[in-house]
Amino acid sequence: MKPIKAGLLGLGTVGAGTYHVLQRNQEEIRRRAGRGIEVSMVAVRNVERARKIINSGIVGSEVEVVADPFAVVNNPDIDIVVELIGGYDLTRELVLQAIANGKHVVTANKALLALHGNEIFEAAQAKGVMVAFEAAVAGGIPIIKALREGLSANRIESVAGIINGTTNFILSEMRDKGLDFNTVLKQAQELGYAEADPTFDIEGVDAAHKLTIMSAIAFGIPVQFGSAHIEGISQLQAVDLRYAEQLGYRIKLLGITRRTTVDGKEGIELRVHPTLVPGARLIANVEGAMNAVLVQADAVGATLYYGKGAGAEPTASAVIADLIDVTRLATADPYSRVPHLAFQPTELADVPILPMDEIRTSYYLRVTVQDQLGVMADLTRILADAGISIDAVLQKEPGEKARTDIVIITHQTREKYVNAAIAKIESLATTVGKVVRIRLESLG
Ligand SMILES: NC(=O)c1ccc[n+]([C@@H]2O[C@H](COP(=O)([O-])OP(=O)(O)OC[C@H]3O[C@@H](n4cnc5c(N)ncnc54)[C@H](O)[C@@H]3O)[C@@H](O)[C@H]2O)c1
Ligand SMILES: N[C@@H](CCO)C(=O)O
Ligand code: NA
Repeated sequence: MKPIKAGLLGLGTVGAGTYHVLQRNQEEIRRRAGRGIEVSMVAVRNVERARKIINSGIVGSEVEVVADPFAVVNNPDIDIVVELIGGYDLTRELVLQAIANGKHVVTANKALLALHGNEIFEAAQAKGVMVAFEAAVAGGIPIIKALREGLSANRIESVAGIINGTTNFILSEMRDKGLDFNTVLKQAQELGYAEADPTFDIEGVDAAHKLTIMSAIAFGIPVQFGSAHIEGISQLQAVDLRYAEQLGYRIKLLGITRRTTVDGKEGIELRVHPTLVPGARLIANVEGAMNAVLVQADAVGATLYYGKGAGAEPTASAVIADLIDVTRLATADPYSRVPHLAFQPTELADVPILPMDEIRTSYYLRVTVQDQLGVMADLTRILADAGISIDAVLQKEPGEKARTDIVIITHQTREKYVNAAIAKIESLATTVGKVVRIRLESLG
């Protein structure tokens, strides 16, 4: 059988990784896919640089390199378009055009799918082509495959994970080596982990893109990025990382999506924020650019997926697995293929994403106070009045200007009660500045 022809849009970190792994493992890949997978065309910004990358490969030079990505998308000889450019305006046009031309698409672009996934999957379904996106979530970890196929017998209850390598790398290096935020961010950029705009990583947006996609697949709902609650790590202070450790926790940037019932109505949590996790949990010990996703499902129980969430070859691993899937399934009837969002497109549910006020979780609260008699009593009274019970307290010795930190870990409560209690605590004459609030998940 003749090789299937792929056109790459982009030959950066992921594109070059994909090109090299496809070449290195071409014989294994052919044996798995049933036919060869050949890159015959590449579109890039810098054509000369791309030619060098291609000529350094073991086969090389027959690949056509162009600057116009539409030349790939509109080329009738290309069977599969592999979108590895990033961003969601140009790529939306390119992917929709590829679909309209009857081409299958493989993409690593979580931003594109979190924002325009519903439109893209609908167009692909109507045209009978596949859009595969394993590389878009947790890089090399086959989490899309696991959620969509491996766990398809289950009612999935929750998905929680470390799904941004850059921020996990920053938190780990700051804690272990005492390096400052900007030094570690620069390293993450040099290692190819960070997004083109690293504020997407730092502010939790990239994690929210990935979580939105997993939420849709786990619960059979449309992608709803606009309803996600998003907080990143830019406001985190080193002192809270230390206090958390003293209390037996680690702080991780987690993405959490979960089925919940509030006042008898079903809803779905969709949130990304720094989170205290008990130090003994496996996920608390996921370090560097590694990712981990914990899935709770009714039949199988808890399963944990761990691996490299970013970088050239780990991401290429997922891109190529999709290329192989598409090669195998291209001849199958579209209704017998795995649905894009795991559930048949006519079967998506309209369960609402819950507002953050309704979320139930535990909290770490740090209050800086003037060290006066009765301060602790005031705090505990405010929390008790709000119906919030206390799990642990850490009180430091008074430091500068007789100020001290009181750290309180609460039992589970609703976010709106905590918001009200924080407002009261901040209005006390003895409270200095703002209360630091970090959510806590026992993930048990
Ligand atoms: N880097 C990772 O570890 C990683 C992991 C998972 C997913 N992703 C996703 O993969 C995609 C690519 O990321 P990357 O890190 O490889 O980016 P990159 O910046 O290294 O590469 C982007 C490539 O796109 C090309 N490009 C940009 N604009 C173009 C245009 N207008 N026309 C033609 N070519 C153009 C560039 O020339 C370059 O070759 C993004 O969607 C990213 O979110 C990256
Ligand atoms: N910027 C992303 C790349 C992988 O999606 C990260 O750091 O996880
Ligand atoms: Na993946």
